[in-house]
Amino acid sequence: MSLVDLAGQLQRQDFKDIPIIDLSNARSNSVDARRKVAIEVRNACLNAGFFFVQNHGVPKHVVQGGFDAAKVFFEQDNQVKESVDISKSDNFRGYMKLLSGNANPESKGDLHEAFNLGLDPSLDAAPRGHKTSEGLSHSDNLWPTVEVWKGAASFRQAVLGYYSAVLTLGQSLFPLFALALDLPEDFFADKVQHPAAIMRLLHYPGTPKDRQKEENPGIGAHTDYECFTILAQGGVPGLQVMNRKGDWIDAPYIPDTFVINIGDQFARWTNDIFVSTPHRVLPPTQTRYSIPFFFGCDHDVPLIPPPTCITEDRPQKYPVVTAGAYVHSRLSETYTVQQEEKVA
Ligand SMILES: O=C(O)CCC(=O)C(=O)O
Ligand SMILES: [Fe+2]
Repeated sequence: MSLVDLAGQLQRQDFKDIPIIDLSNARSNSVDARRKVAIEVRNACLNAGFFFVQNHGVPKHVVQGGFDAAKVFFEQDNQVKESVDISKSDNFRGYMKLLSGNANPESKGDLHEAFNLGLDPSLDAAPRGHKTSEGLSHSDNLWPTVEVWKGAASFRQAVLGYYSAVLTLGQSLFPLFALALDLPEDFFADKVQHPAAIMRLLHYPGTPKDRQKEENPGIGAHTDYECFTILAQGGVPGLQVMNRKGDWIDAPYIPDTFVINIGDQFARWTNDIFVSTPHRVLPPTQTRYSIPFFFGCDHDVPLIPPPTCITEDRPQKYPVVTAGAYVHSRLSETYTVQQEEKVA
């Protein structure tokens, strides 16, 4: 069956749970073994748009280091947090306080605080420079200094250690996505050298049930903007995924796994063969940490659907834009909504 026909079939089927995919064989020398993993990835990307990965190669202590760093950062007083406030960045980097974001524009503030960073110049062997006409581009991150916080250096080291390991995991998934799309395994290799990967440390304070309000979700229903998201849940579950009936399915906490979900950039790039599925987090009753890593391709890559994603019956749906311009416009929409709400 052709990829497009299979997509038609799987996109009509509902899902009740999220598949778990073992990535051990993604690193196998046997192409048949790699293909088997890619078939599981393909079924997940065409159906739920979500899957867990286990045996992903990111060491446990690196993940723990990321969560420990998040916990100590969010425990700091406002002076430390404000020293890296997002208002000091022209590129969505830095600290966002509680209720300052709305993943769903209908909400009145999401009940989480965040620290955002992008590909740090110190991790990029050949940085492509700062803002370009493509819109979103690379820039320095906002790091607290040791003058304001004596833990600043170890925070930075742990966060970058996590970022770098998850970046490598993200790059290693592209050959699987390529096989899943019936493309040569190296199809994406030259398109993910300087990825537009934004990572966020998220802290959802515990909120007793009787104080929860619908207009303040943990993170409101939304889809992600980039190719895919690699999410670590720090022990307390909370993520929910919408199935086709409109029911919310729990994405449980499964130790030593990441949740991967397709974002809008990949859906657009693949002519909606891959599905980008709405998800949310309700306010948890216990303190919750999570670390989403949004993996986009290089900013200057035009999102031209690969030939396997187009047929006579399924012509190209969207005009071609570059990846950077696309993500920048989506981020700007979200941020404009917030600014208008502040003024109102
Ligand atoms: O915290 C989570 O589990 C999900 C976060 C999320 O969906 C996002 O940041 O886009
Ligand atoms: Fe998300």
